[in-house]
Amino acid sequence: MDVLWMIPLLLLMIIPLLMCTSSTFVFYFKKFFYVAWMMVLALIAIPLCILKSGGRDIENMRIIRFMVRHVKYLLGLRFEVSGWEHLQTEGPYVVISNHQSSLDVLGLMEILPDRCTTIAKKELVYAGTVGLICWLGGIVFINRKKTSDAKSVMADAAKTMLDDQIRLWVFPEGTRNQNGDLLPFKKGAFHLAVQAQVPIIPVVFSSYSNFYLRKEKQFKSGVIRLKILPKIETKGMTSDDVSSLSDKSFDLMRAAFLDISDSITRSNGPVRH
Ligand SMILES: CCCCCCCCCCCCCCCC(=O)SCCNC(=O)CCNC(=O)[C@H](O)C(C)(C)COP(=O)(O)OP(=O)(O)OC[C@H]1O[C@@H](n2cnc3c(N)ncnc32)[C@H](O)[C@@H]1OP(=O)(O)O
Ligand SMILES: CCCCCCCC/C=C\CCCCCCCC(=O)OC[C@@H](O)COP(=O)(O)O
Repeated sequence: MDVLWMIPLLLLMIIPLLMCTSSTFVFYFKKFFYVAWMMVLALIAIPLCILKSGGRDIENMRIIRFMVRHVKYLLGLRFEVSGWEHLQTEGPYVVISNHQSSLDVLGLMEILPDRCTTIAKKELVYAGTVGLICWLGGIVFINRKKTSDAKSVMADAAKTMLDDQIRLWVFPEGTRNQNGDLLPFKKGAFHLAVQAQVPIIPVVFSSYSNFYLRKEKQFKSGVIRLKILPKIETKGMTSDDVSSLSDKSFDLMRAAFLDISDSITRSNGPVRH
């Protein structure tokens, strides 16, 4: 029994020591802590959401947003947001942003407008308590391997957006990417906006390469710039305009990404390609 009590005590001494001496330990510790803490937060949020809304409801995103807001401090991250005024748009719209890591959830919750949920890969629904909280928050799950299924889910989503006055956040790169640039955009987000005839609001996260390096196993403290760009109207557009709309959005976001990342990385070495 006495020995058992010593274990947490020993851990309390060893963990800070390792945190000070090994950046690889910090990397794994922060990653593990992030996932574990989000799981715990989701576990707490589940009954709150069920009590408030009785089940799957976009209003649950308010609870989820509130619960996640402090996590940045625990990981030593800070957000610098610009362009808040562009989110002051009435009614439904599609938010599009670049996608570097699951850490993007922190930035998303930093600026998530009311009545806004996201589109996510269907595998996320199996992620334990996080999966359940995503479902309760009204997240729209798509099967990326079956384009026809994904298209029909998104066509339904376009209708729901208008019927229920909902905003949707889509990651048009379609996967996580940390190559120091944006991946070519998939078309779903743009079809969605055109079908619903709602504006697109592009949001850009600066490169994480000044604090989070997967290959080098580094996860330092850092600043993330979040730039909200002016909305792009889609009124009157048809599916024929989707490609040019996607290209235009890509060019605007890429320029903003290089701009805000450059001003961070200039003092921390170049963006990695
Ligand atoms: C309290 C504790 C909290 C805990 C914590 C909570 C966390 C709470 C936040 C969670 C946050 C999660 C974040 C998850 C983030 C991800 O899961 S990212 C991955 C999932 N998301 C996406 O993939 C979205 C982007 N992908 C797309 O939009 C893709 O277009 C689709 C719909 C999947 C289709 O993919 P695809 O077939 O590979 O790609 P694509 O080349 O775009 O399309 C092929 C053809 O179909 C056409 N097409 C595409 N879409 C359509 C459409 N909708 N209609 C008609 N035609 C279409 C295209 O135009 C194209 O035709 P052509 O132009 O070549 O003739
Ligand atoms: C039963 C246990 C399963 C454990 C799974 C752990 C789940 C993660 C838990 C906590 C992290 C909180 C944030 C969750 C939301 C992150 C969603 C995300 O970033 O999904 C990746 C997806 O965008 C693209 O996937 P790929 O890059 O194509 O792959």
